[in-house]
Amino acid sequence: MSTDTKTLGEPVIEARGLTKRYGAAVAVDALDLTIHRGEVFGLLGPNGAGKTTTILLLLGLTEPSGGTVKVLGRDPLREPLAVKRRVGYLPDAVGFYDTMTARENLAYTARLGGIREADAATRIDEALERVRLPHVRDRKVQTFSRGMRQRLGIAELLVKRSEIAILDEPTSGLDPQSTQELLELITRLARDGMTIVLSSHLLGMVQAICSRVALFNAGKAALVGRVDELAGEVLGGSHVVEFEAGDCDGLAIASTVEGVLSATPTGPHAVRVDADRDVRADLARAITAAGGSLTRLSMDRTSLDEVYARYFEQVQHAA
Ligand SMILES: Nc1ncnc2c1ncn2[C@@H]1O[C@H](COP(=O)(O)OP(=O)(O)OP(=O)(O)O)[C@@H](O)[C@H]1O
Repeated sequence: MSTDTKTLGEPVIEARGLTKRYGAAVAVDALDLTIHRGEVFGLLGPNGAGKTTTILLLLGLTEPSGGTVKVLGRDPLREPLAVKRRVGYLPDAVGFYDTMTARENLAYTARLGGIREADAATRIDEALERVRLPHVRDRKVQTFSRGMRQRLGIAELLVKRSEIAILDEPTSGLDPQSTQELLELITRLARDGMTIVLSSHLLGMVQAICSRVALFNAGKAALVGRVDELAGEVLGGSHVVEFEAGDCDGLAIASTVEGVLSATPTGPHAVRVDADRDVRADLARAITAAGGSLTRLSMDRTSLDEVYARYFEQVQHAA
């Protein structure tokens, strides 16, 4: 895949030939994956593709059957404490002590993490402020909604100052507003330098916040890269441009522009163009040079939904 790795931060997660077998079944199959500091990285794929098992391997919660994994340069199975101290995990249902308050739960996390009490108090207040739960800091967690629990889970990562956050289906069961709030929070964490790895089936959400994704199929990361790169690989062209132009043969002009893979009429003066780059400026120039009058020019972002659906169609046809 052609992501320019020079623009990415240092590698913080490196899996090489990582394999997990359950009896004869292979859950993760010789996985090679590198995730860099500051990325929001999405793990996608159908049920049973190996995402959760990969997460468990990254966290040292299950033993690999083969291969290696390094998280922040360490082996999570051999050095679990060193890794846990710097890596936070948010499962789809975060476990808290229900009869303890939000603040008590976070204080407990802080104690486990060896954070001094005076520092902990400040960090807890800041974290609760950040996830917008300061008003319920002294309420028992059993009274919290699912969205509030997820936000408290994020507060826990902030208290621990996790360098990497691994989130398994973080928005499952959340209403649209809570989902939006959580996504904004995750985006802000990434902006502040936290590396985020998340698994999700919500492709629109993944596309909105992830810098790169891995599309899992049968235990392998079948495709890895930015969504536009995956689109290039799976759909042929990664950019879809639509334009309307009068006083010229838009279809013929579009076909002369470098990077245009196909041009299809979609109306009397409207043309849809599939291209392997953003051809809008060149298209506009070519139309104007031919004496045409451009009345509309827009680019659709390729949807991850489309890439995902087409990829698995191709896999099925090949089988
Ligand atoms: N503890 C286990 N014992 C036996 N098989 C397991 C175990 N855990 C996972 N598997 C199998 O490993 C494969 C990968 O499962 P995994 O949970 O990693 O997939 P996933 O991509 O996370 O799926 P989902 O989207 O449903 O969460 C599946 O075939 C699953 O049945």
